[in-house]
Amino acid sequence: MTVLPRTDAMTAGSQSRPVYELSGVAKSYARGNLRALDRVDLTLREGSFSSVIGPSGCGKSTLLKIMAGLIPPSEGGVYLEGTPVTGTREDIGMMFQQATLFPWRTVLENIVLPIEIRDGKAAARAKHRDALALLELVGLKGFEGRWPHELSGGMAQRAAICRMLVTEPAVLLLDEPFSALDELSRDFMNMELQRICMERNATAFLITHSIPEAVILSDTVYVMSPRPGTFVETVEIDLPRPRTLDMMTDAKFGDYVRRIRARLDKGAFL
Ligand SMILES: Nc1ncnc2c1ncn2[C@@H]1O[C@H](COP(=O)(O)OP(=O)(O)OP(=O)(O)O)[C@@H](O)[C@H]1O
Repeated sequence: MTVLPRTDAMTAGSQSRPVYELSGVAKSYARGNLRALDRVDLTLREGSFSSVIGPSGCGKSTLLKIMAGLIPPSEGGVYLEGTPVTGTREDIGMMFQQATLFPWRTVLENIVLPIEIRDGKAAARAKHRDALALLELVGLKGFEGRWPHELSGGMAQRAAICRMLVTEPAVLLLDEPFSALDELSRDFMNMELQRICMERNATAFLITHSIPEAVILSDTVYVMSPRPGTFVETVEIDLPRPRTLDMMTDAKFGDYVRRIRARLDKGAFL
């Protein structure tokens, strides 16, 4: 991943190249005879941060699983760096609500695990220096020899960020990564996530149930309606970067939150 500082002019990623593309993606589950997703078109540009927000059961996780190559779409195409996504790939990084670190491995050993699985123990050892740099990036310098049970929830999620980044993925798929944290830790980790994404010019896609979280982090927010899930509104967030928590009291921030809330009230929620 190229390290480029992102500037205000690049906030929406509008000038950068497309990294990830979905065209006409739909998903039907035979079980329950359910059309979970319908006609989803999406382009993620390099260095952009996008979020999808919608009510429970509208198809967000289904969309993310398709994007990660974990399940196939019933219709449509999914492309990363111009090549079809037909299964899991090492250039796709994922993070979930739980850090799921292995308790019998140290923090460092957890971080290099994807490399060990892919290329073996020697390759994983050769990555230790990179892993230590990642620990420094997320503010966990000195914690490499600790065990997962010695970490707080936020620290465990920081370690999970390192594990996601160690394979240098082209795109980061984030499924409510901080929703299990208390509100203060969650706000703090969101600002940390922004810093890390900006430092690495990461292309990120976040699932969230929180409108303020979507607005403060994103260049683009997609509002999803249920049954079948599809994007009913796309909101470009024109706030300067780096964003700060103080911005949440700005009138413009409030306008974005109200606009998304109104769209959800109008029919994205059942
Ligand atoms: N494997 C499956 N087989 C059948 N139906 C499924 C399957 N997975 C999901 N569904 C259905 O697809 C719809 C969308 O589910 P999905 O988990 O994608 O929603 P979501 O927006 O992520 O929900 P939440 O916000 O509650 O996590 C739901 O009606 C769900 O019951």
